[in-house]
Amino acid sequence: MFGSTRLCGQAGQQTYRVQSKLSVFFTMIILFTYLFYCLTGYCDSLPRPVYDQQSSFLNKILLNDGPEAQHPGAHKNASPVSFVREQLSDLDTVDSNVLPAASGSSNISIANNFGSKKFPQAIIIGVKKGGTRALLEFLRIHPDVRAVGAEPHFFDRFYDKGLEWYRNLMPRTLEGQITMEKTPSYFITKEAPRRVFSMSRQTKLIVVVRDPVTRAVSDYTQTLSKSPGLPSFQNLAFRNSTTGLIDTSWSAVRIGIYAKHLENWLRFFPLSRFLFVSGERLVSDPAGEMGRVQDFLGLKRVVTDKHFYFNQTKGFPCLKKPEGSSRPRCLGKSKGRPHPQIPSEVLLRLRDFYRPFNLKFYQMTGQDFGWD
Ligand SMILES: Nc1ncnc2c1ncn2[C@@H]1O[C@H](COP(=O)(O)OS(=O)(=O)O)[C@@H](OP(=O)(O)O)[C@H]1O
Repeated sequence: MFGSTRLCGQAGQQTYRVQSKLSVFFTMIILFTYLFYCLTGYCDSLPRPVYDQQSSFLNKILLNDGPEAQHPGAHKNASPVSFVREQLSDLDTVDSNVLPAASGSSNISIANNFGSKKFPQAIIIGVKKGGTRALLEFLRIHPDVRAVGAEPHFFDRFYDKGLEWYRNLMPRTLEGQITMEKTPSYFITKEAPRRVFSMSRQTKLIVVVRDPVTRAVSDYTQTLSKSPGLPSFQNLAFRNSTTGLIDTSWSAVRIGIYAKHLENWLRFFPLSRFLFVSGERLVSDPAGEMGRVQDFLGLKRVVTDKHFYFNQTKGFPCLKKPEGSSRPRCLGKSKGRPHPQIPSEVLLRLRDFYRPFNLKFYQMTGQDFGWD
């Protein structure tokens, strides 16, 4: 009996050894299979770090031709829901009160896997409140333009994420298509010219400029809409209201000194690499201005006057309804807000302040924008 108990014990130990060998064997098989899957790229479907998920979330919107975030960098701090709201707040159908979000553009509006992600060959670098959103949305009608909907803010805020991060934000393009993005703050960012240059010295740079006085009021109007308790425009514009000394440290004023910012860019790029679009003409003659832009980008003139109509309610040109859609498209409520009344002497003083800078800018660009 004692002998049979010993035999049973030995058999049990052997079974245990076989079991543990088998479990090691299966673990190895699982590990190798996992390694094999990773090497063949299937690991991409595994959960990613949070930031990556946000950027692919961002990409999904962008590939769906969603409009920009009003607060650049909002994707970093805001909740996904508020982020989407921000993204959608820019482009709406004035006539139907419905946000078409992705449906708007005649670009391929579904995320697809055709083509490849490239660095932008052309960037709308400025200026804030110049009409940059309108320009980008008008360009996106063109079948050879694929653009990021939101403002990536790579060359000013997220440069440390690296170029691959930036490229990943881009929509896929096919041969012959141009990749674009717009981030108006690049124009006033000191480091941006060098950074864009080191990505590609061939990058085409588009600057939408607008009368700096109206631009400053537009900028102020936007801030006021978010902070109703803001001091008056004149309180912020003057360092000393008695002497009329302008406060150039106020960004709404500083951004409008175009000559100064352009100087910084011209250290890296020749003038031929720039196109200066008139924000005023983008409203009064969108087709004419779009003709210049398409020529500059080496595109066929596809976007023409038949794409636009003037929306009386909005007071701006809007896009006629694309084929297959029942709605015409205007930019959203955040564009074309009524500006507050600013005392005329304040505006005159500001106009005097900008005059020499404007003249310098006309000289540098060889274009008279007629702001005086
Ligand atoms: N077609 C069309 N529809 C609506 N708005 C138009 C259009 N074309 C130009 N604009 C002008 O664009 C101004 C906003 O400029 P941005 O898009 O560059 O603003 S932002 O910097 O991206 O916030 C915006 O400024 P505000 O009128 O002060 O809101 C408009 O004047």
